Amino acid sequence: MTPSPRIAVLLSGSGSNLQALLDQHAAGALPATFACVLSNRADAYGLQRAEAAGIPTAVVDHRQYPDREAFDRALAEHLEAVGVDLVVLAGFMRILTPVFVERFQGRLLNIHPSLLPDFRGLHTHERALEAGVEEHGCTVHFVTPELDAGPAIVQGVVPVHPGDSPEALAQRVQVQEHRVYPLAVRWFVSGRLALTESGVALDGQVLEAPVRVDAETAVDRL
Ligand SMILES: Nc1nc2c(c(=O)[nH]1)N[C@@H](CN(C=O)c1ccc(C(=O)N[C@@H](CCC(=O)O)C(=O)O)cc1)CN2
Ligand SMILES: NCC(=O)N[C@@H]1O[C@H](COP(=O)([O-])[O-])[C@@H](O)[C@H]1O
Repeated sequence: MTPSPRIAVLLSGSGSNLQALLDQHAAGALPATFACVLSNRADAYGLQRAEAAGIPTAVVDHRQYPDREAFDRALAEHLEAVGVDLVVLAGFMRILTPVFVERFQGRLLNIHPSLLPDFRGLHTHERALEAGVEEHGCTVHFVTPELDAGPAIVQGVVPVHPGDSPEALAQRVQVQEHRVYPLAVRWFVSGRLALTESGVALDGQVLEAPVRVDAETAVDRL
């Protein structure tokens, strides 16, 4: 019997995206095993969510290392020791070095709170409002050494409402994050999603553009 794919989640904060993955797994909609949850911050609430779900956790504090390379080596060594098939960045707030990314490229995902390539980096909701865009959202992408520039897999699209605050917009985007991240992870652990030399392939077809979903899309059927 083929062993269940093993997922590691890296996070730095609340872990609501981890919780969305755990909820899908509990509902039997995510055929994988959560091998560990790692954080660079001991106070990350996501660690408590993992512990409540019985998932092994560890803290690798970036401040305890002389440089990024040493920190990333410690992360990689932990992941290699645990043995993982997929690394999921879920609000992991450290830029990873090229050596780390190349070691896991093709099985390293991130969710970014904008419709990439728009608004790479931080403070995306404020910037989207300042730019006056009519739609915004989130993107799940394969991670590459260049920040927030990896091949996009799926995007969750939301309308921007007149008078939106960054907080209101962030909340609307996160509802879609919690739908598209489990979708992308399910595709990967089911063997439907891969990063190829030609780009992102879903069910053997290279995507011309990321799959776009919105609040009305029945993602459980995709
Ligand atoms: N090599 C890559 N590393 C990471 C990527 C990526 O695409 N390539 N995605 C990010 C996630 N991310 C946005 O989605 C992001 C995370 C962190 C930062 C950042 O500026 N971090 C600062 C520290 C900030 C802090 O500690 O609060 C830093 O690392 O110096 C930007 C974007 C994950 N890594
Ligand atoms: N640039 C990375 C970044 O900003 N990622 C964002 O961090 C949040 C983590 O929330 P969570 O801890 O509740 O999952 C998410 O909104 C994710 O898009």
